[in-house]
Amino acid sequence: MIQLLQTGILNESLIQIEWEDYTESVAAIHRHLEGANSEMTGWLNSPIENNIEMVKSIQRIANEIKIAADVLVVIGVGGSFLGAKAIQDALTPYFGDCTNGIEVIYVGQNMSGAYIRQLLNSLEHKEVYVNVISKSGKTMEPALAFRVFRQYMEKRYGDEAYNRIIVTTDAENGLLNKIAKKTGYRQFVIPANIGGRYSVLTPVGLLPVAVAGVDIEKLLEGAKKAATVLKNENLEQNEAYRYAVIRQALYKNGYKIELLASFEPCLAKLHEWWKQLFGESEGKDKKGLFPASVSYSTDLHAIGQFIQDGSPIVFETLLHFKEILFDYQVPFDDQNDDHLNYLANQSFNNINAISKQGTALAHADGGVPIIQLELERLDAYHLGYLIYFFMKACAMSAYLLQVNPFDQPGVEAYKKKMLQLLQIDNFKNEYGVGM
Ligand SMILES: O=P(O)(O)OC[C@H]1O[C@](O)(CO)[C@@H](O)[C@@H]1O
Repeated sequence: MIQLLQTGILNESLIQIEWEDYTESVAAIHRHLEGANSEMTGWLNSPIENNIEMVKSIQRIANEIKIAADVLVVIGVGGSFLGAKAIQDALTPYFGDCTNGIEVIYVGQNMSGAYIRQLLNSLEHKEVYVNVISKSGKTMEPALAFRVFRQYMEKRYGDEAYNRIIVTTDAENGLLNKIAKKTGYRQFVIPANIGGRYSVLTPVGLLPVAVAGVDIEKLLEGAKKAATVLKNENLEQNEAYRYAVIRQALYKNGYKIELLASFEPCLAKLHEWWKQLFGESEGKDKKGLFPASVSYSTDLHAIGQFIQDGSPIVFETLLHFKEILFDYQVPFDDQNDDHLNYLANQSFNNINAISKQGTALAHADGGVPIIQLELERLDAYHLGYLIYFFMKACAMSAYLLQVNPFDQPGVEAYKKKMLQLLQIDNFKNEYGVGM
């Protein structure tokens, strides 16, 4: 389970959080979120609902892919990409093959011709399956990538291609749904009441990570635990709501940037998922914290100077997992000409944890408000818990800011301009502005 170290921020003297001022609004928002009329909140209870059939069919297809293919190419962007990649990176080895899974590669998150070209080249001697993921079915980046990969699969596998392409999309709407129905591709459903950035614990995230070798039952078990524990309107007892309130209090006190910082490089993509979650949910009506991230200790030697000593607009959320599966000990060296024998036989993970404490103390001294989130272990269970924790905190935080956590009107502006430049007005009129 997550532990929000300290009740508020590490350096409490920096701001006074008036918890009682938030008690009622938090409870009211909680009741709205959990109420029957709340929209786009299918993710709230889905971990509790135990959708055993869905999990089994994901595992069945994942096993088929692991046997028949060397690589799964996943096509998707934003919420249809970041969560899966975040979980995969966090829970599979840095180097070498994962014993329980196969290679999972992502495409359709950019429009780089070089990326597509090189990816196709790399597939030459590998057996391939494709999982195309798009809720709307009309986002330009994945739609273009799917056009390429559909043709590639048909050319390479002929009639068998239709069996090697799995579609994850809305059950009723969208072009991708239409194509899947027409062609007979096997299909997983993204529930209509779950938006992209809240969809990682649906087939959107679960199929790719199951193929990569992640234990999705454990992931969902962690999320279920969070869904149960965090179903509490009492601000004193709900860590997700406490985190949301601290963020809002800091925002009101002029801290406009939240830096999520962690100490394992494999968590870098989790930062990206978190940025979309909070950025798309809160950045509206000229309001909202700007979500940014750093990977320590790497970034302490780069942007660390600014954090310690630059404009006082940043607060830091330190994310720490106490136990990491693998570790290594600093070797003793007879020569000791590098003068490091004082660290001999110490574990790297322990030194890393001490660097986290040092960072917290130094940045706190520098006047940077510090929130600390701590979890027992970096594994599927705790990651599932953390993901749910962030989604629940995000919904609460956005409502405290009085914006809708579940829409993203601003994203459409870029799409409209691009369409004008690409001069595809006819298409736009026919299918809407999503493309
Ligand atoms: O799954 P889709 O519909 O392709 O959307 C992908 C992403 O694109 C966005 O709509 C932003 O363009 C995100 O909100 C969403 O997660």
